[in-house]
Amino acid sequence: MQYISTRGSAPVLDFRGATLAGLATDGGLYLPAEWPQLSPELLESLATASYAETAFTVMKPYVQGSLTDAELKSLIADAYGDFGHAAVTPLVQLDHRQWLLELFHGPTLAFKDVALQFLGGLFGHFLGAKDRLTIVGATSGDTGSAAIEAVAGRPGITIFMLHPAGRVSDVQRRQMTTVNAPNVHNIAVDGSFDDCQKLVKTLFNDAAFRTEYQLSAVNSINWARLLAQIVYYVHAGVRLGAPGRAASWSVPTGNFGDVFAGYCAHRMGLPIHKLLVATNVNDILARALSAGDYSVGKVTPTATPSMDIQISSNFERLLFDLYGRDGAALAAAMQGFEQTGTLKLSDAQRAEAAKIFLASRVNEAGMMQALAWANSECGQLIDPHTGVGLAAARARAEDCEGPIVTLATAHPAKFPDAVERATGIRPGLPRRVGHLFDREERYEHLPASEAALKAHIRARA
Ligand SMILES: Cc1ncc(COP(=O)(O)O)c(C=O)c1O
Ligand SMILES: N[C@@H](CCOP(=O)(O)O)C(=O)O
Repeated sequence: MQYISTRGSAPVLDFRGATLAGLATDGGLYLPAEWPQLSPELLESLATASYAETAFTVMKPYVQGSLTDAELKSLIADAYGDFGHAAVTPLVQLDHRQWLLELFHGPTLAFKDVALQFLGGLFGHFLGAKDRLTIVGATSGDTGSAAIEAVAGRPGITIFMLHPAGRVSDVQRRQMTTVNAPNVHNIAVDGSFDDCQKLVKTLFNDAAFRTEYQLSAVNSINWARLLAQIVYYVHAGVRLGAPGRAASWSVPTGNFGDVFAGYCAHRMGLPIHKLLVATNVNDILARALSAGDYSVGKVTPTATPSMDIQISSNFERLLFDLYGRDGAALAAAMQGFEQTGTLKLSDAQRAEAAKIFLASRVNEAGMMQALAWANSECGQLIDPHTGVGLAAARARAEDCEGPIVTLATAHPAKFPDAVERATGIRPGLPRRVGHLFDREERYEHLPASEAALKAHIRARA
């Protein structure tokens, strides 16, 4: 399989190259040159498959030329062998139409583990004994801990993880900052998640710095992250009746990675009726898909901090298709967006996206009502991000066909204050997370400055 950049001028790479590169050298994101197809017969054959078997079937065509079957199977077994639920990503039925897909049974209690447990293994596999990699990542709370968990102590890798100071939950911050491994460096940045993400991209776009430090990415700009996330759509979709029946999916969205993985599953032939893009009040994606207005506003802090994002990096991957896979045209559009903070979708592009995407903006009251409903009517405690997805799923049920699956992206105990406000119940952390609040924290504070970040990395990498 070959991987091409959304901006058309970076070298075409194989899976290994795309994984280690993270961001393309022209500033674009890597995508497979074509979509491998899941035929109805192949989907039927997955009806009784384990999660690992589905993962192998979905991933195999994407890694060809870079991993043998035995290597892929072993990486999958290592990634998912230690999840807290035997089904890895279990489905839970809420009522006659609404379902939850629980993605938070990994080590850091968020859906990010599904991809990052796999990506950590890939880095270990692809790095030679003498290679070294400097991972620079940005997190609004969950990617950071999942990435740190996946690479802490791995030889040849140093990780620098940037989070917006004071804008992640205490549990999220402690899951990152109490990891005591010499290759882990946490940085609290004065600014928003968007500032952190922009800093990361700036470093990648400095060719000399990128080469000198062998930069790589754990954010969902890295294609391998999305590849691992396609698997749970296919695995759950088959359990809900594919290929004979299409489901709809409500996805709480920030960086557009999780829902883009659903789009990939759709492009591969999984029957999907609608992908519902559920945002909080930071609603650039809802505005873009509903009104064609992709324009950056000010970030408002909410009780769903992981989705307090304005510039959604993976939206560029969808734009690539909406621009007819014309990398030069998209590069020009993205340059304009970077300068003005605004990009308008044409009516034709909006209509094309609307064939599969719906969008819904959920405010704090709507999210809290969804948490209360899930608890009182279904006996389920859900986290606020999942609450945004569920609120959207219930509000737009009439626009969706088939079962509606909300992706449950985090364990409620990561956000105990909001859950308690909505339900009166304070969820406790599962025992396997350990005594987070007894451990010492280690992190440094930096301004949102490229020079300060580079100096910080130079002194430690
Ligand atoms: C708990 C949770 N839900 C939803 C999201 C949004 O996912 P994405 O950025 O892939 O759209 C995030 C962050 O990515 C998250 O941490
Ligand atoms: N919500 C995310 C933001 C980063 O998203 P990613 O999917 O690009 O890693 C987080 O929890 O950090």
